[in-house]
Amino acid sequence: MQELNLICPDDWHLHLRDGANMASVLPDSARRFGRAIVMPNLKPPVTTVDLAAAYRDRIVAALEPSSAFQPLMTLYLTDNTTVSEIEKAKSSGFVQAVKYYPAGATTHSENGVTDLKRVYNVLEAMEKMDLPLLLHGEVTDPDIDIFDREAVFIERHLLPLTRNFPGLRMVLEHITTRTATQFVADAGKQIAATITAHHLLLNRNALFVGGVRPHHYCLPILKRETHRQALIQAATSGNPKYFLGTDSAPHPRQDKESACGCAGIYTAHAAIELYAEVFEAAGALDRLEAFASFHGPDFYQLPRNQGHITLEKRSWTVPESYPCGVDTLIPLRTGEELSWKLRE
Ligand SMILES: NC(=O)N[C@@H](CC(=O)O)C(=O)O
Ligand SMILES: [Zn+2]
Ligand SMILES: [Zn+2]
Repeated sequence: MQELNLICPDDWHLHLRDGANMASVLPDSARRFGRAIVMPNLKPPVTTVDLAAAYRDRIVAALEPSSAFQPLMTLYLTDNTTVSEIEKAKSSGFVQAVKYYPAGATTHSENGVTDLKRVYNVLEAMEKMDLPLLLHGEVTDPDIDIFDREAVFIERHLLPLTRNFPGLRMVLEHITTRTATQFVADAGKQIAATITAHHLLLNRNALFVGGVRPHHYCLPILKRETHRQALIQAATSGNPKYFLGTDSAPHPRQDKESACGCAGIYTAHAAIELYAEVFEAAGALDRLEAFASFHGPDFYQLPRNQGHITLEKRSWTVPESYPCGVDTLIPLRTGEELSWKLRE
């Protein structure tokens, strides 16, 4: 049987939610990953170091006692974030980054930044203190076509940001276009990007196979095949600017199967297995470990993990659904076969 032994990977973009839903989904990530950058878009959002500390305590309390999984926390940037909160974050030791959501861009982003100019003093402090900025990189302008929102964000906002804050480390999260891969490749080494498994596996046709497919709806929205090919090329290139971030985003089933369904795809149940499938198909399995386990910690200036995980080439069937608190959620590849399996 074919086996793949990897230094324990990390997930640099993860939604764990809270309460009973968090308790349901957390084991999926904790079994596969050493650490995860935990997104702060709770309701209400995690805007302060005290809120992040309390959220971290709730995550740790929900872990199996034997688990070594470490949640790395983020602060949700708002128009009202203060420089002193940034100082507190930097000295906390457990807040690793600050997350920018354009107001209204995605799930629970209503408290996001209305105009980047309003937070320039905060970005200046982050640049000085070397605290990374994570970006949901889409404009919200309703005049801009949904498929162009990432490219327009890069042009209108990210280019000026890199000019105005040349020392600020930034991660363009969940990139979806050739424009983004090219921007990141051409930028300085302070700019990196995460790539999800679902954007590597699916193009926009997956939204409409035989009818509308709400469980394939996420933001940024799936793009056309040429963009998916560019993402595969970037992820498997060996370039340390690209690393694993699942953006696994659980929503209860009825919130997805709705007249106005939520954005987000659940992949934590098979995250590293899905990436292995992509890398194998690209003939680049030997580059999976660097993408999943080395590039992220190197960018975040954290030590690489010491432990290992093993993946076996062995087919298994993804359950139709998983529990999510009192509800259920539908995972990516529901009821379908996967070819790699984590050895537990
Ligand atoms: N990616 C998504 O489609 N949804 C995320 C938010 C986000 O990362 O934009 C969520 O929190 O559900
Ligand atoms: Zn996002
Ligand atoms: Zn996300």
